[in-house]
Amino acid sequence: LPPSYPGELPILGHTHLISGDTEKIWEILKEMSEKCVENGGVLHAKIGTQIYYLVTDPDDALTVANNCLHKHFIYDYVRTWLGNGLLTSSGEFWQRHRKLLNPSFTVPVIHNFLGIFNHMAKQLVSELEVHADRGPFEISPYLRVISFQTFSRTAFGIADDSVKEFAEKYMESSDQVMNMVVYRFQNFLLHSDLIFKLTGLKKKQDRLIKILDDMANQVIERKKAEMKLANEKKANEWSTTNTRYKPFMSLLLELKNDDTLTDKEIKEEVDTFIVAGFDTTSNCLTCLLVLLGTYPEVQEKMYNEIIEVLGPDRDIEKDDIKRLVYTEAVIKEALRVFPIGPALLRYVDRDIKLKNYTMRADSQAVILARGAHRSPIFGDDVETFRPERWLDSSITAVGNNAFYGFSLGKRSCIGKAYATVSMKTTLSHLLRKYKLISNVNDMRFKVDMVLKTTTAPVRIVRRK
Ligand code: HEM
Repeated sequence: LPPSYPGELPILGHTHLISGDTEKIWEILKEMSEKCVENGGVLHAKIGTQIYYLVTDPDDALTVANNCLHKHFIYDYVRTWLGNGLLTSSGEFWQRHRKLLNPSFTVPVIHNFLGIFNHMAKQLVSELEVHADRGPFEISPYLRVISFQTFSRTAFGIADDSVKEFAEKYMESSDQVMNMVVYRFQNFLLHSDLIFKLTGLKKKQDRLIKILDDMANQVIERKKAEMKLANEKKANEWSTTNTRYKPFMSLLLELKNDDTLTDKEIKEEVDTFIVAGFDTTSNCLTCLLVLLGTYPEVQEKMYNEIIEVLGPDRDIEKDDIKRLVYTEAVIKEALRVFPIGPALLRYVDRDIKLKNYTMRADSQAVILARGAHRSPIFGDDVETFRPERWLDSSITAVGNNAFYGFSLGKRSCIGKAYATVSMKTTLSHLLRKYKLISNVNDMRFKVDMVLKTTTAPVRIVRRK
């Protein structure tokens, strides 16, 4: 075994270290990342009888990402909701679905959403107007709602006023489920299905999941009815921009015509996209904006690039995306500093050799993204937010293999292009309109499966 993480107790192992609320998880993940890097990149911890390999060494992390394709049991806690969607499934089932879904996430497909991305970004800019030239405010709730509404449109093709109400109900219930998942993991006794049931928490979770299921099923029924009426044009055309696009759900329903996915599978995949996509994107943007407000020289450089590529007020088009090179480096650097998926949990189903250790079968592996991102290969300024590092080919040559912002290997993020294009669009509109002022030290976090800000104040000032 690699060295033990400090603080191991007889019988309990390290269980006591993870208990508490979900804000504490971020603190412990930071500490674990630091200790792991200091100790050469691999440590072990024990939660109950289970061994956890904590990995930050870039080579070993890649070995885990490429070889451990089964998820940790925490994902079973949401199986009644997300079923065998991409995030939760494993083995051949996952492999088949990933292959089927990959074509729906390619850059050309995502480009079809640009009309929506531009429209939603402009809506955000106008919603933020009330805070312009005033005091600090929490920007995250605005980003969350916009991100969710964007998802409703791109995933379901719903663009009417019902989205806002739908968004609020769905976000509230999914937030609570995610919080319960982490809370359950933190409280070792609740790992037992029986105790989870006896405490009444299962009932609460089932109630929340039923709300989410009912909503998703209603949407599917509506979509199917639209398609049945051969009203494809109405279903797939978004009236405000006249942009033709197919929402994910239509793409999946079309797959179904070839008898490839059942209704239940479609529901689980669409729920999975929403859960995996909207909070990650909005929290990534929140962190990025606070970082920009803290580092004005980075903000100015990015602003200048956007003006150079797009001019003062033009919408972003597909050829612009790849020209926003510095903006892309900023997104990557923000994710390096604040990895939204801070702990990637995998089940080790067989003995797997790392550089200096062998992970035993039937154990768990955790890639600590924050630690991998502070690996010495990034140089001696790992604590500094410096997007320029991603423009330096000597760093990117090795750095890309240590960058877990979207994970690496076969189970890396399927939505990376979606997230990148949508964030570039939002940023291009926002930065041309407002200057941001903030301090990264004012941010507070929790980890409800993904890293979320609990406090992220910014000030916005209208650009003249
Ligand atoms: C900034 C935004 C995003 C970040 C930082 C992010 C990050 C990640 C990470 C780190 C993973 C690996 C999770 C693990 O191994 O446990 C992942 C997986 C995944 N992401 Fe994303 N993601 C983002 C946006 C999206 C979007 C927009 C979508 C959907 C449209 C999406 C869908 C997924 C799915 C379905 C998986 C599971 C893939 C599989 O196991 O085959 N993500 N994402």
